[in-house]
Amino acid sequence: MEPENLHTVIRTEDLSIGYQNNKKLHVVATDINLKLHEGELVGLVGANGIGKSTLLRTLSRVQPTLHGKVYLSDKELNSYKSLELASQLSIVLTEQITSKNLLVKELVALGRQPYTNWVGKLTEEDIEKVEKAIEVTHITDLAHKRCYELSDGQLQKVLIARAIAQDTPFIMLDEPTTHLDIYHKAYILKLLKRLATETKKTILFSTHEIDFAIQLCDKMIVLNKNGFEFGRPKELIQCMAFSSLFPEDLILFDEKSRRFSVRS
Ligand SMILES: Nc1ncnc2c1ncn2[C@@H]1O[C@H](COP(=O)(O)OP(=O)(O)OP(=O)(O)O)[C@@H](O)[C@H]1O
Repeated sequence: MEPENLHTVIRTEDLSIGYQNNKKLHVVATDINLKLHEGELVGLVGANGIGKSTLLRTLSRVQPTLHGKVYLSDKELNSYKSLELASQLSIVLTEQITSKNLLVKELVALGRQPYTNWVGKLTEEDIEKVEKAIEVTHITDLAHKRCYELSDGQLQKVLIARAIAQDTPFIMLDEPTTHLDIYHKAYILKLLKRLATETKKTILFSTHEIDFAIQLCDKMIVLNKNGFEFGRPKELIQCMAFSSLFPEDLILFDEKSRRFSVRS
């Protein structure tokens, strides 16, 4: 049971996601009914090609819904003006950025765009938020490098810093830890957890790090061929949601250790 006073940040109603290309319809998933609350860290997992990025792109209005509705803070997502939307949600996608000539500090500062005036002048508060985002993502030593000089993992941390600087109530990240070493995977996920708890942000991220997500997330969305399961990790383990994620010929989910292991 959810405490009744928890604010619902994003809600979907009979949502269908997918693509319409040259009049051809490719439905990725249907009947998605979800409710995410303030302060929740939510992990989105599922096999390759199942629809994680498609769901994140749809929830952030990067691509249109096929059917159904998305509500952000009780207002329909489609009714937001761009700038207003950018002050409510931020998204870190996996695709390459176009502004690689920028200094790291400048790219992080772009997160403040929804709040700056038309000349883009940063206020003291903006500068403070940019510096704080740089500090908490451990990229202080990169701040004066150009983005094209960064490794994939470094760039990933910079893009996360930009989303933190944007300081929106809802943050979505598509595979934020892919290029990171195991220490920084754990560091970034714990940082997201802390952000959600301490600042009451709702953070939804897709990941293949199922073990880490089970340990850290308040809730998880498990996408599979038959639809999706949504709940607390403990509940999802009980209803065997992870065991049915992959064919069992190679890997098995062990409920006790809450991990996948290679079948011997
Ligand atoms: N632009 C597109 N047009 C048509 N189909 C697409 C497009 N982009 C992705 N798809 C298809 O939609 C389905 C879901 O893809 P999506 O990228 O959402 O999966 P994913 O769960 O994020 O996968 P991964 O774990 O491999 O990143 C796949 O079948 C994919 O081929």
